[in-house]
Amino acid sequence: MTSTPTLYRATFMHTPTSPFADPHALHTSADGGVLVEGGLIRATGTYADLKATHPEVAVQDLRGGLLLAGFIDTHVHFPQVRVVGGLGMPLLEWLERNALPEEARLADQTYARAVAQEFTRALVQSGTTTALVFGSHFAPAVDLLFEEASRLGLRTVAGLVVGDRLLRPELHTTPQRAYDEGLALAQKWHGVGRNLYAVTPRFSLSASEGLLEACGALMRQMPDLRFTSHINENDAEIATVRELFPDAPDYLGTYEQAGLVGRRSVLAHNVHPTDRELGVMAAHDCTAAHCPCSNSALGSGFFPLGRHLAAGVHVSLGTDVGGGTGFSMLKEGLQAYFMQQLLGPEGVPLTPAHLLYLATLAGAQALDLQDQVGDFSVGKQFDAALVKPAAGTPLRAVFDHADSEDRLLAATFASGTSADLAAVWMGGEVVYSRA
Ligand SMILES: O=c1[nH]c(=O)c2nc[nH]c2[nH]1
Ligand SMILES: [Zn+2]
Repeated sequence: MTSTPTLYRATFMHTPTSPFADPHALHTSADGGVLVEGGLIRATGTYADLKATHPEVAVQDLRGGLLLAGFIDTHVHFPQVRVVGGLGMPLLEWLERNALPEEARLADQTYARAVAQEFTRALVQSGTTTALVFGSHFAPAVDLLFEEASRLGLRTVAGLVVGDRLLRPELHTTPQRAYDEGLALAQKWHGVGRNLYAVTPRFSLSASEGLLEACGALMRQMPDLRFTSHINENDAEIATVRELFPDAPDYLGTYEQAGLVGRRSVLAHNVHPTDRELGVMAAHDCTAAHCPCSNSALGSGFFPLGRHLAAGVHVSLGTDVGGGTGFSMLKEGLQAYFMQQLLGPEGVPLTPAHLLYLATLAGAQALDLQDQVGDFSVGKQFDAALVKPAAGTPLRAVFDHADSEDRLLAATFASGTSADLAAVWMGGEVVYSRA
């Protein structure tokens, strides 16, 4: 890591607070400066002020672009890079025909390494600097994922995916094996470099009570671990879970009774929650990871964002590759906006500030990493993405003629793609630079 201080001169925007609670959450600096040293943000302000107080410091001129905090994807599947685009099927059919056959291929470590490289590169090239990743059902493949992520410096929260029924037999494990392999991986990777470990039962449909208890035992053994799974995504899935767990009050209850719902739990989807579930999620301060592209592609339904917010449930954003349609958190934000618009009076009107927050700080909060990443506050890591559309592109035309900085952010979410990113930094180091 370079410890020489650098002053980045840029138009920058970030959300140090939530726009759902604070109308002034979006901070914008038109000709701003971000002073970075040792990978950390030391000061922010206007470029002129920072240059005056630090005249000796090297300047990197990023003008002509829009510097954003690195994106935080809180739900994405490592083994599913190659099966994006399995359209036209609801969840359970999509799993059987599209996702699980591919997940079985990761038993082969040469195959798994190639997929891990494709996956980590795709995240970085999309401006994602932190990700909560559904790993593989195979421990060696999870090892490879952490290796490849470490090579790039990606902040990765991931774990062994476990299930012991209703998948393909080669993907099934046992409670004891899930515990042993999970513990070994967590001991090897949790807190090492930028990696953290997440206990990851696939979903209650594919997990016996014993398996969920083994997950709970692992969380008690290492209380600092994160927890993630799926919940309330699809009507047929929910009905099956109710049949499999007749004594649980609802879907969330299956995780709750194993001690898996807490501050560091992230549950993906939650498209069809009950009021009881929302109340419990709020009480435990856990997170619903909203995956609007996946919900649209699989026809899972409209995420009730208004009900989550009214109940006090924290919400973040996930691409859910490969149920989702790609790695872009810009596209994910736009789809979240579309779906709330289409809900009419029940929808929550989302502004570009909300989208930026959902794509950045909300994810940091979900992972309990808000002291380290998520915005450009002093003391945080310099994880950042520079949106700088190339000459001749339509977004470049908007950037060149925008009458306000807000317009840049709105246009970035409305039509920006990963190709519009010129550079990505993690911990102050450039990890991606457009050719
Ligand atoms: O969107 C989803 N993708 C998956 O891979 C999966 N597994 C269980 N439930 C799931 N939902
Ligand atoms: Zn998923």
